[in-house]
Amino acid sequence: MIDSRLMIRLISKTLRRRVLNSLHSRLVIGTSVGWLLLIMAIILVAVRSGDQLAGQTNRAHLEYEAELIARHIEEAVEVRTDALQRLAERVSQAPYQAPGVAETLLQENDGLMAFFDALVVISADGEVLADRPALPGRRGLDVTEREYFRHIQHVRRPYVSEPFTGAASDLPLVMIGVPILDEGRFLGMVGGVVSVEDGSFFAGLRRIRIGHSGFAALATASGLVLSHPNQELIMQPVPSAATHPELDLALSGWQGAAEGRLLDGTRALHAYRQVWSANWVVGVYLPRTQMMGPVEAFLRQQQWVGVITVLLMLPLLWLGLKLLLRPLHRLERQIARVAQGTARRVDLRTGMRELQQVADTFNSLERQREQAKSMLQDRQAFLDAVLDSSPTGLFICNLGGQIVYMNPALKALTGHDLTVYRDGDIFDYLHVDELNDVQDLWRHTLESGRPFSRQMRYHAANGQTLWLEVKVSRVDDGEAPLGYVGTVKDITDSRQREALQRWEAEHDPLTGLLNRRGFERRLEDALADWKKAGTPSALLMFDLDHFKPINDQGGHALGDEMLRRIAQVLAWEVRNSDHVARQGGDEFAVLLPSCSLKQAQRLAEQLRQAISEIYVEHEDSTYHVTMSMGLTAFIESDEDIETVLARADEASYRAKAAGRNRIVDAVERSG
Ligand SMILES: Nc1nc2c(ncn2[C@@H]2O[C@H](COP(=O)(O)OP(=O)(O)OP(=O)(O)O)[C@@H](O)[C@H]2O)c(=O)[nH]1
Repeated sequence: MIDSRLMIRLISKTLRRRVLNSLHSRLVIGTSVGWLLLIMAIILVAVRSGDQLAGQTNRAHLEYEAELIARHIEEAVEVRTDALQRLAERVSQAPYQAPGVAETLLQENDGLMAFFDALVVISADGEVLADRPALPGRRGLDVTEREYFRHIQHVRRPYVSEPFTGAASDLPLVMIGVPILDEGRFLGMVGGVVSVEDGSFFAGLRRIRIGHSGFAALATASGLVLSHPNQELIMQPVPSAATHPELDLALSGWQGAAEGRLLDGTRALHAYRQVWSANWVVGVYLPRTQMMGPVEAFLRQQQWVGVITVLLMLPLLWLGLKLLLRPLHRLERQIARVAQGTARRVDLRTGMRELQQVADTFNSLERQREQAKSMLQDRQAFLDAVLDSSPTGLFICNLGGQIVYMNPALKALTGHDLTVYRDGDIFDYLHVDELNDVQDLWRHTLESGRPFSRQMRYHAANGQTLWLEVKVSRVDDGEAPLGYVGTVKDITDSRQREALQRWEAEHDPLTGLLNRRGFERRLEDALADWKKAGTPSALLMFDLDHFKPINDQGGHALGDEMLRRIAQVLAWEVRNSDHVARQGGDEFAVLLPSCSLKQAQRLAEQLRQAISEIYVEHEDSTYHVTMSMGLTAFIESDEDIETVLARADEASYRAKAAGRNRIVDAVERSG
C-alpha cells in the first residue's frame, strides 16, 4: 500500500509542477478562489441580515401570538364569569338552601355545562349544597378552608382559584367562583369547576402549535404549570429563575419577548403575556432551529448557487483567460525565437498597453544587447589579433589552473595545442628535474594569487628540450579574481650561450680539461672541506718531459695532438669525481678529493705509466713524452691553496731536476 504522506507529497509536487507553473492556471485558480470568497462573504452578510430580520419578525409574531392567546383566555374567563353571575343571581332569588332547590337550579341551567366540567352551589357557611354532574362525596363537602371560598367570602367578587386537588374527584382543578349576594350580604357562591388535566378549557391551549415545533404554555402567577404540551409538567412548578430569568420576570408581571432556553436546553424565542383576570401568565415558545429554518434553507440554497456558479464559470473562465493571455503566449514564443536566433526582434500588435510596452522594452534591450555584442566581438577580434600576432608565447588559465587559451606563438614554440593540456596534465611535458619545484611554485601561486616566475626545461612536441622562462600573473576584476595570464619566452639559446661561457671560463679549449681558474675553484672547495670536515684530498702536478721536440720537429699541431691524447688518458684513468686540469703549456694538475695519500701515490704511478705509453707519429718518427710529477696532500698548516700548489709545484720541479719521469712526494719529504 502506498504511504499516504508519500501520495500527498506526490500530488502536491505534480500540482506545483503541472498546475501552478503557468500564469493561466494561476489566474484561473486565483479568480475561482476570489469568486468563492466573494460568494461566501455575500452569504455571510445575507445570513447575518437574515438572522437579524428573522429575529425581529419572529419576535413581533410571537408577541402577537401570546397576545392573542392571552386575550382568548381573558375572554373565556369573562364569558364563564358572566354566565356564573347570571346563575348566582338566579340562585339568590330562590330559596336555594331548601333541599333540592339548588339542584333544580343547576338542572335548569344545564347549558353552563358547555363551559365547565362541573358546577357547584356552596352555602355561606361553606357546604356544597348541590353539584352537577353529581359526584359521590361532593355534596355536603365543607370547603370553608379552601382558598377560593375564603377569597370570594371576603372580596365578594368573581375569582379564578389557584389550582387545587378536588376532594371528591382527586383531580387537579381550577374553580371559577362568583359570590351569591343579597344586597351586599354574602349568601354563598356558585362555582364552575375546570379540570386542569382533561378539561376542555385547557385542552385547546395544549393543542396550539406555532410552526412545527413552537408551542404555548400557561402557568399561574404563583408558578404552577396549568397547560403545557408535555402533560407530565402539568401542576409542576415552573423552572427556576436561575435558568429561566425571563420566565421569572413574567411571573412578576412583565410582558414581552426575549431569547432564552427551553427545558431541554435548546435556544428559543420566548414571548409572555399576562391574563390579569385569572392571574395567569401565557408563554409562547419558538425554538431557534425553527426560527432560523428559512435562513438556513436560504443559506443552503445560496451555497449550491455558489458551487454551481463556480463549476459553470470554471470552463468559461478557463477559456476567457486563455483568450486573454493569447498575446502573452505570442510574445513568449517570439522571445524564444529571438533567443534561438531565428528572429531579430519581437513583432507584437496588441491592444494590451502593458504587454505592448514589455515587447517594446524587450526590442530596445535586444538592440542594446546586439550593439554591445557587436562591440564585444570587435574588441574580442582585436584582442585575438593582438594575442595572435604577439611573438611572445601567451596563455590564459582559469582559476583552477587549467589552460584555456594559447596563442599561436606558444603553439608554434611548444608544438602543442590546447587539447594536450585539456586532456592531460599541465606538467606532463616538464623536464623531470624541474617537476617538483615547478609544481610547488604553481600550487603556491594558485593558493596565494602571487605571481609565478621560473625558468624551466620543457620537452617540445618535436622532442627538443627547450629552456623556457614562464611568468604568470593573476588577473582581477576589481576585487574578484578572473584567472591567470602567462607569458612564455624561449631562452634556450641564451641559456646555452651562458652555459658555454661558463664552461669556457673554466676549461681549456684545446683539451677540454679544466683550466687554471676552474681547477683552483675546485681546489678551494676541497680545502674548505678539509678544514671543515677533515676530508682528505690529494694534489698531483706534473710537467711533460721533452715536449718541445714534438713541436719543433712535428709542428705545433702534433704537439696539440699529444696534449689532447694526454688529456684523454688522464680523464680515463681518474674517477668521475676527480678533477683534471691543464694549467698551461705542458703542465697538468689532478685533484683527488676524498682520497688518501696512499691511493694518490698509486694513481700517480698509474698516470706516469699511462702517459709514458702515449705516442704521436710524424713522418716515420714516433714521439713519446714522460712526466715529472709532484704529489702532495692537505696538511694541518695549509691555510690557502697557493701554499698547497706551491708545495706540489716545488715537488714537480724537484722530480724534473732529479732526472725526469718520476714522482716526488712533497708530504713525505716535508714529513
Ligand atoms: N703544441 C703546443 N705546444 C705548446 C703549447 N703551449 C706550450 N707549448 C710548448 O711547450 C714547450 C714547453 O717548453 P719546455 O717545457 O721547456 O720543453 P721541454 O721539451 O718539455 O723541456 P723539459 O721540460 O725541460 O723537458 C714549449 O716549446 C712551448 O712552445 C701548446 O698549446 N701547444
